[in-house]
Amino acid sequence: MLSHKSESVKVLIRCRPFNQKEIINHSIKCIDIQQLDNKNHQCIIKLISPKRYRRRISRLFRFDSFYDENHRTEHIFQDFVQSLVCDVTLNGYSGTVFAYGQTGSGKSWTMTGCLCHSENGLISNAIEHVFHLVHHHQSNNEQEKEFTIKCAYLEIYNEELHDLLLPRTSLKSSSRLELRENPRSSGVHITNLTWKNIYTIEECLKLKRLGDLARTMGSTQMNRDSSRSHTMFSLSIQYQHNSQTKIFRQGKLNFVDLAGSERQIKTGASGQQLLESAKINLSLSALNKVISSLVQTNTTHIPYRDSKLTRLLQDSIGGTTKTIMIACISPSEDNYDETLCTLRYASRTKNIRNTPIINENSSYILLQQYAEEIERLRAIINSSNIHMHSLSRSIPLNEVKLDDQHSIKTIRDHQISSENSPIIKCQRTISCQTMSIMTDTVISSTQTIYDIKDHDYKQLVIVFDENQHSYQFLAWHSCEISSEFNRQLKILVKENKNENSWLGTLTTTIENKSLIWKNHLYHRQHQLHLSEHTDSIITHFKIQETIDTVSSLSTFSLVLYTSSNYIILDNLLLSSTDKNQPINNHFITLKESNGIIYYLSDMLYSLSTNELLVFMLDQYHHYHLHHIILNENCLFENNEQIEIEHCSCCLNNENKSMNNKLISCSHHLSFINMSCEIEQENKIHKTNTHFINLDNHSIYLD
Ligand SMILES: Nc1ncnc2c1ncn2[C@@H]1O[C@H](COP(=O)(O)OP(=O)(O)OP(=O)(O)O)[C@@H](O)[C@H]1O
Repeated sequence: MLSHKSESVKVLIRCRPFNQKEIINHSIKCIDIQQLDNKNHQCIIKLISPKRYRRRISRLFRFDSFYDENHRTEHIFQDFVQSLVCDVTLNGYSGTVFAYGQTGSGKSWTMTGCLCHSENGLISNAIEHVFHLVHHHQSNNEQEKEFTIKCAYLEIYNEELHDLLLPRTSLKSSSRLELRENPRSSGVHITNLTWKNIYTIEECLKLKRLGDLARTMGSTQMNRDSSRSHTMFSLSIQYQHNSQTKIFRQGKLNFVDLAGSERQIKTGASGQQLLESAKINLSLSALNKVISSLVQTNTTHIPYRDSKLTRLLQDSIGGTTKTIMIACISPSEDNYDETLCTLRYASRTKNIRNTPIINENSSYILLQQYAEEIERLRAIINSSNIHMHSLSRSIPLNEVKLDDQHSIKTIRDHQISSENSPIIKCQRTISCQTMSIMTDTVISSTQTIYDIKDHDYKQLVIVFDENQHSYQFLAWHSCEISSEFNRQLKILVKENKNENSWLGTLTTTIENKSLIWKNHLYHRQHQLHLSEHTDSIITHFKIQETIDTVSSLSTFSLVLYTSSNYIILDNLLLSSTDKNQPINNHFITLKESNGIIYYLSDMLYSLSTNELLVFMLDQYHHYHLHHIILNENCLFENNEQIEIEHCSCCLNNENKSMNNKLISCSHHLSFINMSCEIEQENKIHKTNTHFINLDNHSIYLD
């Protein structure tokens, strides 16, 4: 680490325009600019107490700059933030920009901007500039330089830290983060915080928007969209020069949008909001104490540990970070007290001196990287434990433990809980086969196969690896397991692409370790005895169609693949005129086309049609299972088109068959958009749009 000279925290004042209420009330302006020295970024502003006060006082404050309603956020960015972004991206400094001010004074407006007013916030300006700088460097023949850009987003809500880039679940506790002291720096370390690698501006903005959606907001009398938490959006830019010198730098840029200080009387807070408000004010007063202690020359103890906020900002205030404070104020006399308070706060902050350092080639950074890597690997090991656990309970067919009630239940329970979606490690999985499954009890000897009721429908998914060496796992979807299940399992078989009819039943038996293939159309039965030998493990099956060129008749065979061989069972004739279509299933495979992001997704509708089971294959060859509940909300985004490898799907609704065809699909990191045409009685009835956010396990239906 190279040490640098100390410098004071830069403090800018931003005064928002009068709001509607203030205009109606003919509010009087209490703030005025006294002197502005653009060259040295120095300004003096005057605050005048309102008439209603017995003594009218004018107070003068000196800051680095002042922005009023005539300025846009872009001006702040160009004057101050742009050079900070440059220092962080190219020189390895850490930088923090934080917005402070009373509720409704324009902090979020400054940080995040407002799409409806085409006002970009500082964060999006900074993201664009980081990418601009990186591209500029890379295109300037500096191939040896390698940049890695990551982002993270968190909030402090009621004195708890939450990861805003984690899937949103009903339980806030699942995203809770811990702060740890960093023994080698003046900052803190946040364990398990999600750092997402980002490759494009759009990707990063999308993650920011996702985080914004997850942020805790509320409506108060002072602000319709009031932030009820403090947030920190961070960008990490790692830079490596692969020449002989092997320079490594890591810059970090934080944007902190503080929740507004607020008075209960003005905001009208009660109940939960009052509690939130108390926590907000408590952490802001802890920040105030830290600032006061830092500027008092005789203080040795700085009370950083008094709140999560002060611990988080420890390195930004009095530490090794280049820091800019944007104090947001209202122009109106009505808010005079709050404005005075903010200006005093800001004025004190201006006296704080930080000692920015370049984070370069330091053993600490390397150690930190190793620590992060260890944490990542630990997470993988943990998830593989789950996988081992689940797999150890999903058993090859020849061992006839398929009907082990406990094992099936274990997998089913995992599936049903969207919060605890299992990650099933499935090396080189390339495809999936779907079948429909029925327990022995459902099909009695007197029932015909078409008597099966909708609610009896079950699905079985078999995943196998590309070399067909092993049976990966069995997954059940919305399956009620009967007690008879222990004895026998029957699997109704149907070809994926052909929804015409059931082809037959596969039955496993415990007693004689056999597999029976029964063709329902011709009442033929084949019995295959499975040996104990592992070679006989059935990896998957396929229905093979052969067309006789002379008679134009299709014949179908059932091909059972084992780990070393395959067995073709007798030809079957499939009736194409069969109108009885008991239940349809569907099978969708989505495959990313440009080779950067690797997701393979298979989706299965449940019977209730408001649930989806999504299978994803990520770049680490982890197979993810997500149980998704559809909700009423509608959100649709246009993303890049991706290749659709295979798709055909059907829904069964009151015994009427509907073909649901996927007509377009796009994919962007964690989103899948699908448009579906529903075909009924040979007519296309409506187009459905599904927006699936894979990270958040949620789906929006149009
Ligand atoms: N510079 C500005 N120009 C125009 N309108 C502004 C500006 N700043 C704020 N506003 C208006 O004030 C409203 C409140 O701003 P904002 O939500 O950013 O406040 P905040 O300080 O983040 O409040 P809270 O602490 O309650 O979250 C905005 O919805 C917007 O209408």
